[in-house]
Amino acid sequence: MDESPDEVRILEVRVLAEGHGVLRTTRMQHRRFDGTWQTLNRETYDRGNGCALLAYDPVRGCVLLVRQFRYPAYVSGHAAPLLEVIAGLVDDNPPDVAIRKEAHEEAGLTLRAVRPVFAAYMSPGAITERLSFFVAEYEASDRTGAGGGLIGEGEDIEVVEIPADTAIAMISDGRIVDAKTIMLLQHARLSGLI
Ligand SMILES: Nc1nc2c(ncn2[C@@H]2O[C@H](COP(=O)(O)OP(=O)(O)O[C@H]3O[C@H](CO)[C@@H](O)[C@H](O)[C@@H]3O)[C@@H](O)[C@H]2O)c(=O)[nH]1
Ligand SMILES: [Mg+2]
Repeated sequence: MDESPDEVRILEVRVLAEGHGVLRTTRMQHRRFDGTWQTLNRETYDRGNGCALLAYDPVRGCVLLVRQFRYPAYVSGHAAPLLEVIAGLVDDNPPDVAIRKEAHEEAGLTLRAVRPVFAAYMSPGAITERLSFFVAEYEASDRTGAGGGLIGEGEDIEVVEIPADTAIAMISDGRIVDAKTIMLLQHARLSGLI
């Protein structure tokens, strides 16, 4: 449910840093549940919205994931490359168009039918990103390109196919630690897709 604009009054927005994303601080008044007004300062990091997709092969019983080095995870204690579902920023595209582009760039995958499953704010206290989640069946012959990501953007991506049962087990034993990947694998298992 969207909050009524009457609940929030923006007083001042300041850009603290403008790089790959934009870090802003906003001074605002917010009406509390009891009706009184409170003045708040809140920082937001805006990198745009994103899309993520679990590709699964029901015949071979596997899922297709990508491995890549993630510096923010590295500085937070996870040195190994992260195993993730295909994902990226939507830029100016609708999420269903953006996810097809990402699937091709990252995994060399030409997707057929793509199904939206849910959307989520992944870190709503600080990051503005709304992530749109998808699932898609694929088969070996849909891997029409090499994938690997865009070298110009510094991407270095390895494509891996993993048995679905193994991928689920890797959540429990800590080998999969990426939230969007855990969410999509658990969704697929709960829905009987994998
Ligand atoms: N120059 C520069 N390049 C960056 C920076 N951060 C990322 N990049 C490059 O920009 C690429 C963007 O690739 P995408 O596939 O579009 O995004 P992503 O990194 O996979 O992930 C983003 O989308 C996910 C889902 O939407 C998000 O979950 C994730 O947090 C992130 O925002 C990255 O792979 C990386 O090479 C940065 O600070 N500076
Ligand atoms: Mg990506």
